Amino acid sequence: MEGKIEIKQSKFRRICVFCGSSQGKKPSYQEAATELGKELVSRNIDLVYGGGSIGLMGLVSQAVHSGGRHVIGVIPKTLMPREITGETVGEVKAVADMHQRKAEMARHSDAFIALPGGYGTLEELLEVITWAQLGIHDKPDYIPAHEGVASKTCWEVEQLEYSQQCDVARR
Ligand SMILES: C/C(=C\CNc1ncnc2c1ncn2[C@@H]1O[C@H](COP(=O)(O)O)[C@@H](O)[C@H]1O)CO
Repeated sequence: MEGKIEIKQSKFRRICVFCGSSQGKKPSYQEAATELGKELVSRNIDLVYGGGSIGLMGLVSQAVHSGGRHVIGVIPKTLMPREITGETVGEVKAVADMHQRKAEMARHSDAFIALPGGYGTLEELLEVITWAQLGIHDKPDYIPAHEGVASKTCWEVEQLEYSQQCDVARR
């Protein structure tokens, strides 16, 4: 119907996104970060992330915040000078250390998505996968393909809702 806005519904209320604290080597990574943020907005999903204003983290959080969804950034006090160099958006939760950061990010989220990143992203992702293996949580986690990630992100998020294949912890 003309003038009617389509709202895609999701079973997830809040998704934690792990991604790089740098912009990455390919422009497609930055495009994917912004596109994922917009996709979350279109599905009325709030964001949980590492709280920084830099790199892909900053781009995802800006896209979600600009789209009017809630953003929770969880960051250790000691990392603030390093990972917050500009404006943060949404709610910033200061925590004592990295362990508390990861626990809080997991506690506030219904699912996890990892975009391109470095060792930190990999560490965060592997931790939630291993927690799932151990039965500490049963929240799905998913890694969109790195190549072509920008064009595929919409489809990938949709798959996350329907397909167990996308739950890497159970592959
Ligand atoms: C220090 C501890 C564990 C090992 N390291 C990390 N654990 C969790 N998160 C981390 C770790 N190192 C960096 N990070 C964060 O990941 C984000 C992305 O970093 P990337 O390297 O650019 O991918 C960033 O916010 C880092 O702070 C104790 O448990």
